[in-house]
Amino acid sequence: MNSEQHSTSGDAGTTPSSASIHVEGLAKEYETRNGIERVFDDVSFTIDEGSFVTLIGRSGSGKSTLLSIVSGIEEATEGRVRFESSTGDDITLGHVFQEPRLLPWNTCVQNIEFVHEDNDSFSEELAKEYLDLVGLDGQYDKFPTQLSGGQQQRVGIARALSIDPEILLMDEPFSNLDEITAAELRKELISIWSDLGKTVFFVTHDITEAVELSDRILMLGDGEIYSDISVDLERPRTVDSEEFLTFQQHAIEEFHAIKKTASADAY
Ligand SMILES: Nc1ncnc2c1ncn2[C@@H]1O[C@H](COP(=O)(O)OP(=O)(O)OP(=O)(O)O)[C@@H](O)[C@H]1O
Repeated sequence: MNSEQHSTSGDAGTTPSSASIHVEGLAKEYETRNGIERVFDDVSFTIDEGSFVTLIGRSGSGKSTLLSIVSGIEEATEGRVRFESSTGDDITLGHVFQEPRLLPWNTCVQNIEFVHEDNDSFSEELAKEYLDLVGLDGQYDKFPTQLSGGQQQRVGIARALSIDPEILLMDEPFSNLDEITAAELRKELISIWSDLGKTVFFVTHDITEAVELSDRILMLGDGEIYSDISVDLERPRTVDSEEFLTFQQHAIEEFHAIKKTASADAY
């Protein structure tokens, strides 16, 4: 795995490459002043190549911790994460965070070029193509302070895609945006995902967002994945259609089902 591998494609996003994720028996403990805190005990799931899977759970259930372990930023206490790709090459992971984490002294283009500093074949033109892909054509030379929150997050997505990752890891990327901007970005993300065929593993606490975006929703709580539901709704999805609202109600009931378990006192 190499999260800083560079794109060798000639055009933005034209390489159809993705990978599957295999999470096997993960447990995570932190040492705190009050002793050992066990965030989760036994988390296992597989995410198919090219699919869009969302992880939801209450605040503190361990969503970001799990994503950090998948990305290799944090180590698991037990268990392991494997990736498999039909291309058989090293796997590249792209990250999109809650905050876009742009360098304020760099323009949009320079923020993308920055992650390709050691790659002579990555050009300014290619950086612009990735900005075009996320709807930022003509904004190339603006600095982050000259962009709206939604535009900054678009640069973050363009930067993640520019390394041509097989897997895109997204940690609540739209939670700081106003709802209209977030809705626009969700639609664009689905369009990009359909075009590029990347595997997306997306963290949110928003059930509507999860139903709109995902093929599958994993629910994390009480130290494990307590529900794994397939979202059998046709795309494109309309969030106020009857079938969407019916499915969303089903997902909400499933989400709250954890309350009925004996050991759910902590939530
Ligand atoms: N570095 C750390 N040291 C100690 N405890 C930690 C650390 N990182 C996370 N935790 C604890 O692990 C638990 C899960 O945190 P995490 O941020 O993964 O939850 P989350 O589901 O993403 O929450 P939120 O939705 O609020 O972002 C929390 O109780 C948190 O305090």
